[in-house]
Amino acid sequence: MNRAEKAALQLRAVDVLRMLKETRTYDELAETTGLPAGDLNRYVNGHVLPGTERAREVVDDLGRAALSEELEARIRVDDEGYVDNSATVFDQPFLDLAAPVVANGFDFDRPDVVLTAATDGITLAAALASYYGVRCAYAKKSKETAVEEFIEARQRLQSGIELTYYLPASAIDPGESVLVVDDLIRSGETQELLLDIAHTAEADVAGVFALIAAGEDGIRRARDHTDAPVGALTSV
Ligand SMILES: O=P(O)(O)OC[C@H]1O[C@H](OP(=O)(O)OP(=O)(O)O)[C@H](O)[C@@H]1O
Ligand SMILES: Nc1ncnc2[nH]cnc12
Repeated sequence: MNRAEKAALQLRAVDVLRMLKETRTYDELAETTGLPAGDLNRYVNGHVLPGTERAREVVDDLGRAALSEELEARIRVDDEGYVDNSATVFDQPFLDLAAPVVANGFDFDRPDVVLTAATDGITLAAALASYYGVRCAYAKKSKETAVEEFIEARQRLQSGIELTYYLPASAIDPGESVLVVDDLIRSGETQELLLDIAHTAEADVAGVFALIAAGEDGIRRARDHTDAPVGALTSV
C-alpha cells in the first residue's frame, strides 16, 4: 500500500466508526469494536487516525456487519413482500461508505465498468464506480436519444410482458471486465439481462452484486449465468 492508499483506508475506517457512533455511546462502540473508548473518541473527532492494521479490521470485519445492520434498519417490506428501498438508494453518502466494504468483502476483481439497470441501481453503481475509479454505465428500458448503436437484451417475464434493456454500444468495449450491480435482486431477470448485455459486448464478468436479495431465486439464477462471485449484503 502506498501512502495515499493507507490514508484512504484510515479515513474509511473513521467513516465506519462515525456511522456506528450515530446510534451508540462510546462505551457501546468500545464493546462493538473491541477498541478502547478513549481511542474511539479521538478517531471519531478526527484528532487521531487509526493505524493501518486497525483501520483494515474496522473496514473489513466490522464494516460489513455494521453495514448489513444499517441497511436492514433502512429497509421497509410491505404486506405483499415488496421492498421500499428509498432510504438506501437516495442516500449517496451511505452508499459511498458501503462501496469499499462491498469491494473488499466479495472477492470481485477490479472491473473496468460497473453496470446496472436504471433506475434504482444507479446510485449504488456510481458509488462503486467512484471507489474503483472506473466508469459507471446503466441500461435503460428506453433508447437514449441521439445514440446510434445500442446493445439490447430482451426477455419475456413470468408475467408474459416483454422487457427490453438498452445500453449505448460504446459503454463497454470487448475484453473489458464488468461488475453487474443492483439495489435489489428478486427473480434475477434484470441481472440476467445485464449479464446478457455484458456477453453481447464480449466483456468478462467480474461479479454480480445486490444490496438486498429478496429470496434466493435471483442469486441462484445469477449463479447459473456466471462463474464469477455473486452476492448480496443482506436478504429479506
Ligand atoms: O430480480 P428482479 O426480479 O429482476 O428485480 C430486481 C429489479 O427490480 C427493481 O427495478 P424495477 O424494474 O422496479 O425498476 P426501477 O429501478 O426503475 O424501480 C430493482 O431496482 C431491480 O433492478
Ligand atoms: N421493490 C421491490 N420489492 C420486491 N421485489 C421487487 N421486484 C422489483 N421491484 C421490487
